[in-house]
Amino acid sequence: MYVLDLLLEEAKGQRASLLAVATMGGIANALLLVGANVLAGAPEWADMRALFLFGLTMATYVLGARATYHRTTSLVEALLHRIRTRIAEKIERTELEGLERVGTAEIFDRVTENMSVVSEQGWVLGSFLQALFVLVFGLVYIAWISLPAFALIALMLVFGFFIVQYRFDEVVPVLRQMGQLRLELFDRVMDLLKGFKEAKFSRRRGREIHDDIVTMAESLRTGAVRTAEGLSGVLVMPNCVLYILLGAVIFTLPRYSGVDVPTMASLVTCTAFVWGPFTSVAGGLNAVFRSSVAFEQIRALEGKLDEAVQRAAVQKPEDPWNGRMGTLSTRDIVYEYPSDNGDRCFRVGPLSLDIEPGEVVFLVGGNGSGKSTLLKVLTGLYPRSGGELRVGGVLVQPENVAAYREMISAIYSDFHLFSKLYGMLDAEPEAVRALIAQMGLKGKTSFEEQQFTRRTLSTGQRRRLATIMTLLEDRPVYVFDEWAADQDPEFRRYFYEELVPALKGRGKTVIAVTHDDRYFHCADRVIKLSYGKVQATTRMDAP
Ligand SMILES: Nc1ncnc2c1ncn2[C@@H]1O[C@H](COP(=O)(O)OP(=O)(O)OP(=O)(O)O)[C@@H](O)[C@H]1O
Repeated sequence: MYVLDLLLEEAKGQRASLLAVATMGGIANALLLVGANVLAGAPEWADMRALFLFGLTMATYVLGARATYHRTTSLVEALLHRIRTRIAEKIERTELEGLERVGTAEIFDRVTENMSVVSEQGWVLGSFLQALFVLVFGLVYIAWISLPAFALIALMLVFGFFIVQYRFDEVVPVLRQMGQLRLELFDRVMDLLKGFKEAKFSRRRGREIHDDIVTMAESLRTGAVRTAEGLSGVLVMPNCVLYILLGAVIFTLPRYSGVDVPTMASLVTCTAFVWGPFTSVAGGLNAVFRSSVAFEQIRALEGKLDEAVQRAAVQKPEDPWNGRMGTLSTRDIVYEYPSDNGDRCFRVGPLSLDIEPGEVVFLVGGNGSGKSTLLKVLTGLYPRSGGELRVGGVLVQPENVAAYREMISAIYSDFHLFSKLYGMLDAEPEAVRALIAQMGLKGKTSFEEQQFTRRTLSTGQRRRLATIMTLLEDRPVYVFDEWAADQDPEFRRYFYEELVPALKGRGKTVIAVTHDDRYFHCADRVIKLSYGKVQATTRMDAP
């Protein structure tokens, strides 16, 4: 049972105390059983002292059982907390290419759905563990009363174990399959939400997305029913075992093993007594199965992230530039998207160019010519598959790529506007407000308590808001991917004729992807890409 192994492995330092409280609960329960049996056979012993001992044992049981539930829940939650933190750290240490390969759906589903499955089952696992110990000590007592009865019960339990194993093999693949289905459902729901407007213009499209969602929801429903069916066998098993045991104890033991009537009565009571924890163990198996699969999938995600982190692993981070930008040179630089099925993917390069500090370079070319891809390679987001990228003669490599990126402020076409000024939480509010006015956003948003009061602006306005962050960062290199594409004529002009020259005037390097041929004269150089290669380079300052 994967989840129990994992729990005990994670419990390490607390394993002994967890087992101690579970044992305490189990022994106290067995002692209650013994006491009840003995006192039922000898009512003259049922005095105040016996009552006191009975109460004391009961209190011990309550304490042991409660401590077991509490510790198990704490352990499960601590384990989940560690996993969440670990996943967040791994994501942070991964590079873009690795993260794109894992995909958003899997990370989102495992961190939310799978974690809540385990969290909800936490206390059931506690009850499962407690019942397991009660069962063990109850059986020890039965063995003490009658070995044949114990053998019979043990036989039934072994039989029950095989049923559970069989159900486990049956149910677990369905649970795994449901985990995969949820990822597909996530993608379809994203289609529904992100493509909401597009779907409004085509009832057929809307219907087809809806049909796909219904099909997946139906598969999830069927899977849930199949799982419940499989587990219902486990849930009714304790009753069947109880009746078989009672039948066997009543009909076979007196006849074949010479057990006397009082012992028979004790055995019947004991059998009924172990039935309670047995039912809890069987009921808890549901939690064990579900949590095991949930953990297995979380571990699979962690495995994928580990691989991605491994590829991005750096032994000793270095910063050879100390924030000072030199000439950016590429020699036969190549990047090819990783392929899932062996098919050749899009490739940029081989490409060689030198960009001087303070130079303004525009990257132009048709759709899909590789401009954005090249930007990601030039900014160290994608690892190059070949060639060299140097800054001031120093090779950019995994050890120093983080320091290299710290010299760049970028606004990609699919930029994200953070809810807070992360990375610049100490920014001067007055400076931010001045930039808000400079970007024509006064009255649209304001800056209070380290965040913009409104971010639900138009795409062009949001891009201007993102620009404020880059200006605050004040780094040597500015990268803009189609910044002006969604700006009005006034801000388009502002970008090319004021912002870019102002940055150049401050010695900043500007690399911008653009389609605005009207403003090509604002660059020092225009590089035209075609099929991932440089087709033409035009120096705008050439006579
Ligand atoms: N994550 C990815 N995996 C595989 N191929 C990709 C990926 N992203 C982009 N591509 C492919 O790389 C090629 C270049 O894309 P890129 O976005 O760099 O072009 P672009 O010149 O910026 O285009 P546009 O002007 O339309 O923005 C395209 O053919 C695209 O299909």
